[in-house]
Amino acid sequence: MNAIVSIKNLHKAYDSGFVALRGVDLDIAEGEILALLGPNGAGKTTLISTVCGITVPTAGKIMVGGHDTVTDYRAARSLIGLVPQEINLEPFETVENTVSFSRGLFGKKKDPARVAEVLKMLSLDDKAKSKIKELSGGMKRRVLIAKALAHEPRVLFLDEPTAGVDVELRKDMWNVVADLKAHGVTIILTTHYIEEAEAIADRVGIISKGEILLVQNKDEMMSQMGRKELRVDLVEPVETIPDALMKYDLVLAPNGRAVTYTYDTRAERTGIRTVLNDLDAAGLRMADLQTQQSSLEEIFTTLVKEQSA
Ligand SMILES: Nc1ncnc2c1ncn2[C@@H]1O[C@H](COP(=O)(O)OP(=O)(O)OP(=O)(O)O)[C@@H](O)[C@H]1O
Repeated sequence: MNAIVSIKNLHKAYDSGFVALRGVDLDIAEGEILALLGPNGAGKTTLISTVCGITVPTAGKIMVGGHDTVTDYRAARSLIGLVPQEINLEPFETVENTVSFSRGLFGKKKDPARVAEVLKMLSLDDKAKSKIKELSGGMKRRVLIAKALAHEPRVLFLDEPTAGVDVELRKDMWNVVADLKAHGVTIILTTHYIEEAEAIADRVGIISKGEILLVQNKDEMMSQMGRKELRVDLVEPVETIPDALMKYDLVLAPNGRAVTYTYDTRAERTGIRTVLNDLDAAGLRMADLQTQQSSLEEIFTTLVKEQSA
């Protein structure tokens, strides 16, 4: 992998003694969208803050574009754009100046053409002269992204970009992220909305209690880790599941017209054949069959539960 960010054995203990990261290893490929998924307090923000040099690691090493984030901080940081969770904009400033000012913070020369390009990328070009206070919440979030992109970073960290926003705005933000990827930006976003990771990520990392439990291509994760459901529609409804079928933990539909069998796609034997044979032997005639892949949500819940057990 051509890693633009490489994190090795990262530990973080806060002054309180609380250990927020416990040996995180993570490589982020140039051009990908990686979603870090984890429950509250998992360590997502700590991980981002450490990569961005806001939090000092207790142990471990982080390289960004070949620069060490501790010993070569300025070079590493200049390659990173960070979009924080909270909106912290100057209400009376114009959009254009806000973005231009951020560029200056990184010691970059004024470049109105670059600022205009970033605003266009985020569909803010017609708001360039507007004051921040005149913008909607969704537009302000876009300005935060524009600010983070002003100094031409190669990697963009988005910390919970859609926390507390409505469904429409969330989808809008997903489109923005897809557009940024198309412009060659590497994106790492944290979220605890599983459907967000499912919708936009190339890879998903699951983090819990300061540890990365799994990082994998999203589609592979869903097909390999998942459970599947087999739904059998019955010709005649039944009131209860026959005793002979109890061992399969079948779920009967409320109208008695279908039973559902859940199986592990990773198991050596799925049990499908014997379930179907036994349904037949019990006199349940099948009208139709369908299978359905379980969601990332179920995979996530299972992994986090296994870790706590
Ligand atoms: N400055 C600090 N001092 C002590 N503990 C801290 C500090 N900052 C964070 N923590 C603790 O570290 C743990 C990880 O916090 P972090 O903010 O990284 O989690 P998160 O995964 O981003 O959570 P959320 O989804 O709620 O934003 C939490 O238990 C938190 O209380």
